[in-house]
Amino acid sequence: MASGQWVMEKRSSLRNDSFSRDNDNVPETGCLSIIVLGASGDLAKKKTFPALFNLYRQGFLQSNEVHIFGYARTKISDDELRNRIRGYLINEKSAPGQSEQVSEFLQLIKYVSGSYDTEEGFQLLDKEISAHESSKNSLEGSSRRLFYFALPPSVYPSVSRMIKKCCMNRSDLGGWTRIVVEKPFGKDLDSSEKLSAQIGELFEEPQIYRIDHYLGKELVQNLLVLRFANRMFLPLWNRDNIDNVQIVFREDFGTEGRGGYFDEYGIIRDIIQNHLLQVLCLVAMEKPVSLKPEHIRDEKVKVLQSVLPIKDEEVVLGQYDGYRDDPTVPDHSNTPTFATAVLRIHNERWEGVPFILKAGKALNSRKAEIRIQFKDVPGDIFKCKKQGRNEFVIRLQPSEAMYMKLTVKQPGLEMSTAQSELDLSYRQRYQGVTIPEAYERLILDTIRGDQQHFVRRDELKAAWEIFTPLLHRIDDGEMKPLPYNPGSRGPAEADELLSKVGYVQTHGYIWIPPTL
Ligand SMILES: NC(=O)C1=CN([C@@H]2O[C@H](COP(=O)(O)OP(=O)(O)OC[C@H]3O[C@@H](n4cnc5c(N)ncnc54)[C@H](OP(=O)(O)O)[C@@H]3O)[C@@H](O)[C@H]2O)C=CC1
Ligand SMILES: O=C1O[C@H](COP(=O)(O)O)[C@@H](O)[C@H](O)[C@H]1O
Repeated sequence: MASGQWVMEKRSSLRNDSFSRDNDNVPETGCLSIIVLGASGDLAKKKTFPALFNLYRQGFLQSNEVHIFGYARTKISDDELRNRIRGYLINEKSAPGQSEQVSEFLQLIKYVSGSYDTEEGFQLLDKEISAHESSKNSLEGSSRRLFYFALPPSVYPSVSRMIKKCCMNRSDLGGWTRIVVEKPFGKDLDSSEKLSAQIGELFEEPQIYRIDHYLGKELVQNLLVLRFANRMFLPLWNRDNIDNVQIVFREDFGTEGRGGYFDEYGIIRDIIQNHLLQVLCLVAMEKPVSLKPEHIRDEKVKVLQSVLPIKDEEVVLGQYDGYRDDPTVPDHSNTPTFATAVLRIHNERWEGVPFILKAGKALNSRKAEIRIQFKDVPGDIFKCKKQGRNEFVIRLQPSEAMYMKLTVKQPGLEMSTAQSELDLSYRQRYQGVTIPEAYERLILDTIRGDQQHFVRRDELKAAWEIFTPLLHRIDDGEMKPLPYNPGSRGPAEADELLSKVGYVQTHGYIWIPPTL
């Protein structure tokens, strides 16, 4: 058997082994309706429907039990919606025969048009869902209804009310109603708490899945395994050995037509307060009692609650030149498109270790990575400092990899040292394995009832508590972004801050990519 095949088979069983048992998830069998609210929008066609298709293609959604409903205001027919989606499900790289699967999948989709704040549309939606459930002879109460909010948060409260009033699963025979909500979940602590309270009055916490798609990325999910299933990391993962941690997000394109949306939020709300902070939690948290979602989320909350207030002098903001040329962005916008912020965790493990969160748009490269830099070797007899410090890098994207930069003897007759690496490049090590899209995994989790990779209400609150004071100072114009050239590294002040808090850049390290 080829190595690729072996790994493919292992992947599905591994998932069951590691997560289901500890989660007490009971497989459910009732008829499943997935309702994509905001079906005509960007997120739905680029992420939600393709993720559903991939689940269908791999057999996780069975045509004899699932039906998908698109709901939005736009008045279009079932076929018009299907045609809008089709192009996002298939491309020149798709496997032969995929076009047939796409057609079969599209036949599972029905479209219902209606507004987001009146009962009429939701009553119609309920009628369609119920008709599907009856056609499958589903016992009333055993059927499952998953509502995916691919919508602007401004309509979350009214849509939640309408679902509660018109579309709930009737009784409790093992069936359920769940909602999946996207970020941005509020703009600051108050607005987020208000939204949480509005939705919390209608749905119980186990019914609410707050999605952060970074939690669905392969290497983010690997963090827990990496940290707690490897003996060698246990004694190293602390302030005694680690000098600083960077969590970095860079994009090499600007806001590209999303300027209007982006300007209201900025890079801190768009990326740092959610995606990067979630990653920080997984890097910094203590070992959970078990893999039960609540145990993991309890530990994440403790980390967030231990973060000290961010100091203005440990923040650098930037805005790329040309950002305000977008007609939907105000001429005098103060919104940062780049930010570096140093977070300090006040606990026994991390006191004194800066966690540098850095995110920017329109930069010179596209990547997301975690870079853990170790302290200098005490009493260094090799003058290693000239070579650079040990670094453990986990590259989330592109080309998933983790590598440990370390000092070795330069091969040859001379006794000299050089920087090299222990390298786990996924593309090479796991040939033939397709890494699932984050949304694919997370939607499957919502169907399975596994909330481990979703943000709990208290977690969200703690995350907003960290950033709200800084965000308010930016909103009030008390802190200004520095200009930077698109295609650059961002403001030079950000790199200065990095070295000020302790990061030591490695010079002269050359990586020679292994050949496949
Ligand atoms: N398996 C694999 O795929 C492997 C790949 N490599 C590749 O080798 C190359 C070198 O690796 P590595 O040394 O880890 O990474 P880089 O050379 O990309 O960056 C090293 C660090 O230096 C920072 N940096 C870069 N320029 C400056 C500057 N002017 N001032 C301050 N800081 C700066 C980077 O910050 P910032 O985050 O802002 O970019 C990063 O933290 C990379 O392209 C890497 O992807 C190496 C090993 C294995
Ligand atoms: O949530 C968001 O994420 C994307 C980046 O996602 P990625 O999976 O491609 O890293 C970002 O472009 C967008 O601005 C933001 O809203």
